[in-house]
Parts: sequence; structure tokens; C-alpha cells
Amino acid sequence: MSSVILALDQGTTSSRAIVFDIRGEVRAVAQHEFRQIFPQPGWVEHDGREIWSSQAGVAAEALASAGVSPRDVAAIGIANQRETTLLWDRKSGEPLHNAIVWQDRRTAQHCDRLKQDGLEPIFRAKTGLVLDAYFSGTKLTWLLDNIPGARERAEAGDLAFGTVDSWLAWNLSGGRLHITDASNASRTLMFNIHSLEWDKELLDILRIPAALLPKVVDSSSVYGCCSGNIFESIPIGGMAGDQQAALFGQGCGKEGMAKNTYGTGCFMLMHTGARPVTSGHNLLTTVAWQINGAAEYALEGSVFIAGAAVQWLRDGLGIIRDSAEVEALAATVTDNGGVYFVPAFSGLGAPHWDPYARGTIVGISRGTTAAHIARAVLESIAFQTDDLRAAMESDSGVLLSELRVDGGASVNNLLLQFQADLLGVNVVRPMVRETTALGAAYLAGLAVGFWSDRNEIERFWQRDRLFTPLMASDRVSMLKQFWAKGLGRSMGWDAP
Ligand SMILES: Nc1ncnc2c1ncn2[C@@H]1O[C@H](COP(=O)(O)OP(=O)(O)O)[C@@H](O)[C@H]1O
Ligand SMILES: O=P(O)(O)OC[C@H](O)CO
Repeated sequence: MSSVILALDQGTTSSRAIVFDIRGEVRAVAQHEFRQIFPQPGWVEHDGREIWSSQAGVAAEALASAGVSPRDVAAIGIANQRETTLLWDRKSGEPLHNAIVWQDRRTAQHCDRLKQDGLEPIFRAKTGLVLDAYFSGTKLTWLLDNIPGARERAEAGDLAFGTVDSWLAWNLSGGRLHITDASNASRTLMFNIHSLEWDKELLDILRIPAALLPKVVDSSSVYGCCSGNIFESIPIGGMAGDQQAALFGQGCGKEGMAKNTYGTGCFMLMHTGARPVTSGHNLLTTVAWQINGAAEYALEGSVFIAGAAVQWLRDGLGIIRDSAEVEALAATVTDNGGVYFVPAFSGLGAPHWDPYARGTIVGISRGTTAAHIARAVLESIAFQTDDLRAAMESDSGVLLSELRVDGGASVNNLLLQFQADLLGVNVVRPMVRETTALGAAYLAGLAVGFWSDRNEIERFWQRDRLFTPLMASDRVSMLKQFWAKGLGRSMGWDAP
């Protein structure tokens, strides 16, 4: 009997691999940061070959450090940064261009034109998304329009499009699998979340040949086996976008349960059951996962910059040497000293969707120190999350009873206490914070019978720490009012 599941968590800034045992406990982790490429302001790219080599490298490392051989692996599960768009040659397997990353804004004006043509309601109704450069559709159009000869080759069937899940499955299987799961497909602007199929009308509007597209599959199923690499013969059993995988890994499988992942960005998802809930507040309706052909849905609030603002303190301002130092620095002051930071480095996502907003620091006085800036950065992450909560409660009609949290920045106790204060509900951090990888592992493990059913894995969830609201309500209201003022200053800043 195989003893472990190998989860691949291909994130925006790093590739991670985690080996889980039958109790859902971590046996080994390996992680490797890879290159972020910024060719122009507002553009963000990754090298597809580096995505694959770093992911394969950490997977091999994690297996070695767990002391298991590929034969001991019951299945591989994939969770991935979503929307990031790749185009490659089916024969050589070589990418035609760097991957265009979800944060990239180069297609903002294309989205504006589609909106001016009155097309947003069609996209909204069919895909559950807003017309924004965040999603894959207009990124793929850009590649076809800007790489010489790409459109003709795409129409001839020589090229393959995929998000990172497809790219990893392609490479793991030695080019045999060209697939994507429904949760990833639901982030492309090309997928109908009601019929669970690629949508011809949307493909025509975006001028995308259907021959490029991967087959849409369940999030938990044996798709095939690894081939032509050191993972030879391991079944690939699960795939989901990283935020949906985290929802699964957090055990949020019932209507009204919500999680927030604090990584590069911040993504709050609430499970809404077997039917999609339409947002009246610019949240996204998205496929949570598809199992046995049936989809479950989530409402999502996507914030583009969260932990990345902490990285900016480190790399841009140099006021900390390591992300972990931000907590100690922020704790040297008792409050933000009137400083508010809006981290709109690449526009604002939900619920504002303003591609032209830019970063702003307001309220600086002669007494402002690096510590106040650090505190304002952490607070900005919590303020953005609180804005999502308000929209989500109103759309779903469900009042949040608690928020489960995870992701790299969720180690930060000061951030989570402030989050609980703002939300006015308990914030709960689980023992296993690698819930994205855990979700991918669960999806794969269920497909191969490593675990019997969802009830079994939901029992593994254990609390590490609970943060309860402590701040007086008049102070909370005052803080929120200033945050709203700061937001107003950042919006539309870079509009053409
Ligand atoms: N102690 C900390 N306090 C605040 N942010 C942190 C801390 N440790 C890490 N981070 C932030 O968490 C992010 C990394 O989280 P992770 O979940 O690995 O992201 P991703 O999956 O998007 O690559 C980085 O942006 C980093 O700045
Ligand atoms: O890589 P992460 O964890 O920041 O997640 C990125 C999201 O999937 C983008 O939609």
C-alpha cells in the first residue's frame, strides 16, 4: 500500500511540494522561489520552464527528505496560482512566450473596450467574473495578437493554451495530458460556469480558437500517470486553483463556511453550495470544485496585494530584512499614528475593480516612523479583507460566524488580531497552515481511495489559535472611515 500523497503547490512567488501522510500530517516540505519578470510597469511574467523545473525540483526534494520513493506515492495533487496564462507548442512542448501572470495589467484597455461595447453583462452572467485584465481570456488574446504567426498556428491546432495546472499536468505526463479542472477553467473568462463547458460565444468575442483549449475535467479523478520523468507511473489524481484547494483543505465544504488566504494577494472564499450565487457587489462567482461531474460553487473576493506589500517593505524600502520582521517592527508602536496605506500596486481587485488605482500612503506627519508604515501595511491587508466580508455577507445573506485563515502571512499574530477586531468575528488559524497543498492532497487522495470520503478528511482539521475581537466599536468605526478616505485617494490615479 502506498504510504503518502505528494501535493504540488505552484504559487506566484514560489513552488512548493509537500508530502502528506494518511492522517493529513506534513511529512516533508520543499520550497523554491523563482524569478519574477517585470518587463514594463504593470506587466508581470514568469518563465514557464522555470515554473516546471522549480516545481519538479522541489517535488523530488520533498520526497527525498520524507525518505520515500516515487513508488510510495499513492497520487499527486496539484494546486496552482490561477489565471496565469501559458501558450506552448504541442510538438516540442516549448512555451512561445513567458507566462503572463494574473497580476499583469497589460490588457486593461482591451477590457475597457469590451465594456464600452456593452459586453460585460454577457461575461458576468456566463462566467461569474467581472471583465478585468486579471483573468486569462484577454491575456490569451494578447499572446495570439502579439506573437508573430501564433494565431495561424493556433487555428491549425499546433499550439496549446493552459493555466499553470494544465502546464504541470502536461509536463508531468510527458505531454500526454492536456487538461484543466473546472475550478481553474472558471477563471478564464471563456468557461460557462452553469453548463460547465467552454463557451463558444465568449471564445468568438475574445477571438480564441477552440483548438487551443484543454479538456475540462473533475477536480478529483485519476487523469493519467506521470511519464518520462522521475515521477514515472505516479497517478495524477487531483487539480484545483490554489484558492479553491485551500477552501477544500480548510474543510469549508458546507454553505456559509469561509476562509481567507493571506499570500501574495488575499483571497476570501465562501462556500455557497451546489448553486452559483450572483454577486451584487462585484464579488466573483466561481467553481469551488467539480467532483463526479457536479460542481459546487463559491463567492470570492480577490485582493491583489497583501503579503506582497510586506515584500515591498523588504525589497523596495529595505526597512526589514525578512518578511517575518514586520510584526516586531509594527509592534514597536501602539497604533498606526494616523498613517493609512493603500497597496494598489497593480490596481484594486474586489470589490472595486479599478485597474487604474495606484499605491498611496496618506496621513504622514513629522512623527511618522518606519514602524508606523509597517503597521499601516499590515492593517491594509485586514482593511481590504473587511471590505470583502461586507460584500460577501450582503450577497450571500449569511453573516460570517468565523473566518478560517491560512497562507504565508497568517503566521502574523498582530495582523490576525487586528483582523478579528475589524471583522468583529473570531479568526481561526488551523494547525496545518499549508491548506492549499492539503486541499490538493485531499482531492488526489480521494480519487485513488487513499481516503474514503470527505467526512473522513474533515475530521483532520484542528485549531492552532483563535483570535477574538477586542477593540472598542467606536474605534473600529473611526479606523474604517479613515481607510475609506485613503482608498478614495488611490482610485483612478493612473487613468488614461
Ligand atoms: N510574518 C509575516 N508577516 C506578514 N507577511 C508575511 C510574513 N511571512 C511571510 N509573509 C508574506 O507572505 C507571502 C508569502 O505567502 P505564500 O502563502 O507563500 O504566498 P504565495 O503562495 O502567494 O507565493 C509573502 O508575500 C510574504 O511577504
Ligand atoms: O499564488 P497565490 O497563493 O498568491 O495565489 C494567486 C491566486 O491564485 C491568483 O488568483
